[in-house]
Amino acid sequence: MSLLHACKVSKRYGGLQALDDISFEVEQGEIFGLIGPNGAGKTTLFNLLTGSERADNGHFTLGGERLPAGPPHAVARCGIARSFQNTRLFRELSVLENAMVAADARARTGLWATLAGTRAARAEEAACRASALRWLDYVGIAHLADAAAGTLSYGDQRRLEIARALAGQPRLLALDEPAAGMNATETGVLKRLLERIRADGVTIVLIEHDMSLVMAACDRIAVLDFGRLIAQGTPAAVRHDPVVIAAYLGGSHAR
Ligand SMILES: Nc1ncnc2c1ncn2[C@@H]1O[C@H](COP(=O)(O)OP(=O)(O)OP(=O)(O)O)[C@@H](O)[C@H]1O
Repeated sequence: MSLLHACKVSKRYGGLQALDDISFEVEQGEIFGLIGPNGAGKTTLFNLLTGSERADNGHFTLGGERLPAGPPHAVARCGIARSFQNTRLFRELSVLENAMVAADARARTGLWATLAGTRAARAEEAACRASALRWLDYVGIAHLADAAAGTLSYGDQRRLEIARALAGQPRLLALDEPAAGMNATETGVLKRLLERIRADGVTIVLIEHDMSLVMAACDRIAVLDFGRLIAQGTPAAVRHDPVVIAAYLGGSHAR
């Protein structure tokens, strides 16, 4: 069953067609890779999907319901969470506090109750702390709860970002280059984490340049080049597609 449907999505920046009439479907429970050379339009697609920018044409549906074009918190409420290419952590705050900020977005108590320190607010803070710790444990960094987020290794910062995204209890997790800057060991740990997240019922869309991770972790892959969808299919099919090979070899930006 398809969970996410991108329907004829286009985006232009001045004279540049960043995305041109893009349509694809992501099945419930898939790890779906979105690849392509630098500047192909991958992050733009995430920006449109998650409501931080608006498409010129087209739209997305999640579970058959049309997603709002924005703002991001309205899209998040529909069940989509995102991590960013450059982590957006509060570097001075502790790892636990970073996770609590995300878990707190789901809390119900109002600001005045929190400031007044009411019993309900205290109970909610305790629940929020416990929830944040559970997500840190889930991604394997609970032992770093008291460290300042800015002191974490790159791989651990990425895992904290994923914990923060999961705290919103999404149906679909959109990850923008989660393996960037990771060594092979960290990438292996990340792959197992992605598989666990999927096993727990969260569908994943993954932008990634690390082809060994993409090929090993993804069920299907869509390939963008200069804003167009040039191929989609299984990793084995995409890997041998001459159009894809030409796009990667032909661009001055191929990695
Ligand atoms: N706000 C913007 N204004 C103008 N051009 C933009 C803007 N955002 C992206 N672009 C351009 O749109 C194209 C697609 O960019 P995008 O960041 O989506 O590519 P990408 O596939 O994510 O690349 P990378 O792998 O390098 O992150 C690029 O040519 C980029 O320069």
